[in-house]
Amino acid sequence: MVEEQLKPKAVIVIFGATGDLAKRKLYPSLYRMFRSGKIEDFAVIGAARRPWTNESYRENVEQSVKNIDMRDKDLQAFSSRFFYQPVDVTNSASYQDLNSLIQELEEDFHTEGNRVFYLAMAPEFFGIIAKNLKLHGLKDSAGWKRLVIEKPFGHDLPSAKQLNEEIRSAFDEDQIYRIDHYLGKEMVQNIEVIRFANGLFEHLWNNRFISNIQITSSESLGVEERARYYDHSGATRDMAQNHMMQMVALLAMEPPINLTTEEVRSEKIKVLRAMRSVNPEDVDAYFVRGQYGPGQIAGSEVTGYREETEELQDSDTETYVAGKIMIDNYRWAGVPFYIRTGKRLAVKSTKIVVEFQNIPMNLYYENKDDQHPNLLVINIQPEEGVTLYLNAKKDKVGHAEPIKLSYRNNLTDHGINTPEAYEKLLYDCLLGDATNFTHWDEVALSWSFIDSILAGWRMKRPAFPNYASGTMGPDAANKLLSKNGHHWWPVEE
Ligand SMILES: NC(=O)C1=CN([C@@H]2O[C@H](COP(=O)(O)OP(=O)(O)OC[C@H]3O[C@@H](n4cnc5c(N)ncnc54)[C@H](OP(=O)(O)O)[C@@H]3O)[C@@H](O)[C@H]2O)C=CC1
Ligand SMILES: O=C1O[C@H](COP(=O)(O)O)[C@@H](O)[C@H](O)[C@H]1O
Repeated sequence: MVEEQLKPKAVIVIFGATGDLAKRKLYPSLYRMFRSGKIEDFAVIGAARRPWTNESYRENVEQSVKNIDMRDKDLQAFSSRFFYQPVDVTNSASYQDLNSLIQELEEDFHTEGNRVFYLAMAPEFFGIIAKNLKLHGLKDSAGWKRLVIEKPFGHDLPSAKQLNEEIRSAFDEDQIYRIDHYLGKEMVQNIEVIRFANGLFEHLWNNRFISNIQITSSESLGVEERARYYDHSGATRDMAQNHMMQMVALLAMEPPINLTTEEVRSEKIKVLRAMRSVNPEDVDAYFVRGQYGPGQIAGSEVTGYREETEELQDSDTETYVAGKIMIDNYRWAGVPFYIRTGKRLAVKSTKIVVEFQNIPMNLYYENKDDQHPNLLVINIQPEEGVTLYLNAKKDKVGHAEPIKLSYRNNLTDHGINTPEAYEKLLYDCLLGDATNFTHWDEVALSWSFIDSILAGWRMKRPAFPNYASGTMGPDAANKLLSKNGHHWWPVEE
């Protein structure tokens, strides 16, 4: 049973209702919330240009949730709350029609004037929609108003600033929910809990005991249908500026004084401020970029990035990035945070490996180099869980070997359904909890850090492609670690 105060009421307007994100993520998330009783008094308005009707829209919504275990009765009760409104967001007449429909539904569904505007559209429309929502009075009713914004939030710091100013001219910061879907992942949310709910780790969580921290988010897929977007973005903007930076911040932040949005964000912001800015001339000492060539994934031949479509044939866009991030503060001085992410890599896996320093002398390994450091591995996906690597007695006294203590958080083990990232974030937004959304200051600091890397890379044309599909990236990424006496821990297991 969900408690009454945890059942938010709202009209949810989805701009971009006919698009991929709405279909793949938003409708299934809403359905699961509905099924679990988290939302009861709600209506959804789908807005886009296509001349759909309520009926055709509902069919599409039903189709998009068909893989979720369902009862027909529920499905109809769910889809009957969906209404379609043809809208061209660049045409101001659209907003008046939309407002009339919202007001009508507010009466019928008792949503108390609460409204979520979800912008599941290309970023060039974010500013214009926000402006028109204000101009045409869609923010004026009683009840709360929230604006959910998809990524990418800008292309660099200046464009992000401009976008932010446009949005802020219509919405207050506390009404803006900038989505970073990694912040909705169960094990990303668990980083904080593992750190701050266990005396075991927090005392060791600093440069006296940790040697380095590695964050890998590898994908085996290529760019698929998103080549046009991706080629203007690249791995650094697409993954590092947002998801990877957020994970670094969660791993490195100080314990907040409480779990409110303001306190958690404020600690993350301090980490982002302490990240050592990379001088563009020195970029090669800190960051490595790559682009995939042809290769094999799961036994099948796949093409290189430049052969994916005709428009990519001369592309210098990076599909891989690895970097060493130094956090110049009291806790972390001297400890590299290594990040890497890329497409068409050997496996789909997101993992964090915390490598502890070795003890100065180990009696149980004949060869010092065989000594296995203690590792804390946070498995974010596809497995969810935590593994701690310890050394324990081998067959005979005087010998040790690494053993694993594993905790698996996966749904199958518990017979429960871990909500998907989008479901959690959408629910948080409906409840008014912005903790797992990014504040403008975080976005700005991340861009400022990333812009210097990109500026360094612009000075020199890359020799692409430089890694074969199905590998774990260019060799230079291994050298980035080996020059510090480190190596990437495998993410395949
Ligand atoms: N798809 C994904 O997996 C992810 C997407 N995102 C982000 O989500 C956003 C949406 O992406 P995605 O769903 O893939 O994009 P799509 O191209 O699939 O959808 C775009 C939507 O915008 C609508 N649209 C375009 N122009 C107008 C207009 N002038 N007025 C009204 N509606 C318009 C389209 O509908 P119509 O043609 O009917 O007007 C369509 O519904 C982007 O910001 C993207 O970066 C982020 C992470 C992952
Ligand atoms: O934001 C993005 O994330 C996905 C990877 O997300 P995951 O949850 O599957 O790890 C990535 O494929 C996409 O390019 C990027 O825009």
